[in-house]
Amino acid sequence: MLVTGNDILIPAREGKYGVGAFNTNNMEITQAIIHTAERLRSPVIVQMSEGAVKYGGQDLANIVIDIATRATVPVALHLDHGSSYASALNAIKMGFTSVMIDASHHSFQENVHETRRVVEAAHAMGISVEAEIGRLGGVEEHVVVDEKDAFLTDPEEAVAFVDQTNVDYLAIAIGTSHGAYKGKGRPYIDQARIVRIGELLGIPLVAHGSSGVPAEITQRFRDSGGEIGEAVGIADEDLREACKHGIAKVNVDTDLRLASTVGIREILQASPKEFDPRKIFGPAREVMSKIIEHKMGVLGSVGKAGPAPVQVR
Ligand SMILES: O=C(CO)COP(=O)(O)O
Ligand SMILES: O=C[C@H](O)COP(=O)(O)O
Ligand SMILES: [Zn+2]
Ligand SMILES: [Zn+2]
Repeated sequence: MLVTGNDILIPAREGKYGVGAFNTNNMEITQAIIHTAERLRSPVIVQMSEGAVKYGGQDLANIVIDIATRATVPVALHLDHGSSYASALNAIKMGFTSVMIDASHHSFQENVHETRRVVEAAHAMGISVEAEIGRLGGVEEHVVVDEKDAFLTDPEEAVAFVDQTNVDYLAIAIGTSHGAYKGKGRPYIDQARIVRIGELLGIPLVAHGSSGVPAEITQRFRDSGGEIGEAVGIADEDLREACKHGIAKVNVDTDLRLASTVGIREILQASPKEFDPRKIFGPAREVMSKIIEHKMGVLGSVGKAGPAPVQVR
């Protein structure tokens, strides 16, 4: 069923588990996300970036909405990193049930101003809103506290931001970063900061940049002819811990990009005569499904959608 972000994230926050928010760009990615959620009885968020809106537009949004509507687990369609009021409202017009307004690179006051405008309009239409405060980007473990404070989310500022905007869920900078290169060794996650913000704020918190970049996948990427450097993601244990203290929405894009490319590379390499698209995109969908299944296990969302309804006809 298609629901709002709040419908999924408020129970997650209360139940101390995380829900994966996976980026989609085509039918196979969307199927991998929602069909895996259905199989594991997990709520899930499917998100489209502005790039995905440009690439797939209403066609892609309709694929998500259709599969979500027929699913028996809660699914939300979310705009990832909306950059303006117009972009957020356009997504709502397209049928999105959750939107992000990301004005985190502006001043605090401007971020408040932009977020508030979106919240007012979205709430009038029953749609929930995510905003962001702080600067995303990896942190080295040895960096002194003062330096961390410069870009990681300040707990007091987060409280003031939520008070002034009435936003539904908040993305915080805690050490995660976008992409396949999140640092050297195990990326440092500021768990104490999550705990503090989680104590001060009752709303669901959002972790961007949460791909795990599993070594098995990067190795298969290399083995099938791909080129990738010292790719590192967020450790499962760090995400599990974060979800106990308020992180309820966990954003994952890079892992599905890697998984789909690995699936395609392996089949093209193993079967040079193959040109049936179903035999090429199908295996990619399988590799993505395994990654999604693993992530849902780590976050603790498996089974949280309740038992499957009994089919009567
Ligand atoms: O935060 C993300 C989308 O908003 C995706 O993060 P990853 O690059 O770690 O997958
Ligand atoms: O956080 C950003 C997501 O990974 C989406 O990336 P994109 O804008 O290339 O679609
Ligand atoms: Zn951002
Ligand atoms: Zn992001």
